[in-house]
Amino acid sequence: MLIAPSLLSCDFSVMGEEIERMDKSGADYMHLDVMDGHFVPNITFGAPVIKTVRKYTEKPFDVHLMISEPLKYIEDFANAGADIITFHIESDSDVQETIDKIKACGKKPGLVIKPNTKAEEVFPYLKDLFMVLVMTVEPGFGGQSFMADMLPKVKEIREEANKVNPELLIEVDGGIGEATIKQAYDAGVDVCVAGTAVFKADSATEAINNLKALCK
Ligand SMILES: O=C(CO)[C@H](O)[C@H](O)COP(=O)(O)O
Ligand SMILES: [Fe+2]
Repeated sequence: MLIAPSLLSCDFSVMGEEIERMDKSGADYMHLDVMDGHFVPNITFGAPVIKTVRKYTEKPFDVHLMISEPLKYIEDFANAGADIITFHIESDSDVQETIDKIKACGKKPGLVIKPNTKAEEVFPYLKDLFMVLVMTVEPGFGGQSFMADMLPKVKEIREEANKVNPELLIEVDGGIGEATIKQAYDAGVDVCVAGTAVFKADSATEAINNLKALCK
């Protein structure tokens, strides 16, 4: 299981150092939540901030766009140093065009579905994707409770991807911690985002090790 700490729960006054701390703690990806106050009812940060903190690690930047019109901003996030760019299928940009744009920028495309969106909505795009992100909370805020009823979607997507794109990674985001990660692992998840569980722990290294150890 790969662990992607969500910087949403970090101390933003020292965001670069927080990334360094996650790097040293064994994080696999840095998960960066971009919110525009329109697609979701919260505002975080954009491409300029991501560019500023890019130098603090060589680990991949997993950028989760919770914004309207993601297509307009793909180049900005690519230039800022994103490696994986995930955007919501529920947003108002053309899905195929946005995937193609991410690839044209030399980055890895990911498609995200909110809790009310069915797994089959992503099927037409699976062959072109690096990752599907299944939200296990309503997007917008950290610290919410894990929705275990989203896990059947992971199984459905895994089954379909096995036919067309066996390399596809499935990520879940929201409410992952020691009490929930095993269920995600059993459902076939490859990458878990964890904000609160990693940043609020006394030791991020221990938190990440414990989460990984539960996946067997
Ligand atoms: O995308 C997100 C919220 O929309 C965050 O990545 C997610 O909520 C992580 O936080 P936590 O692990 O505390 O639930
Ligand atoms: Fe996220």
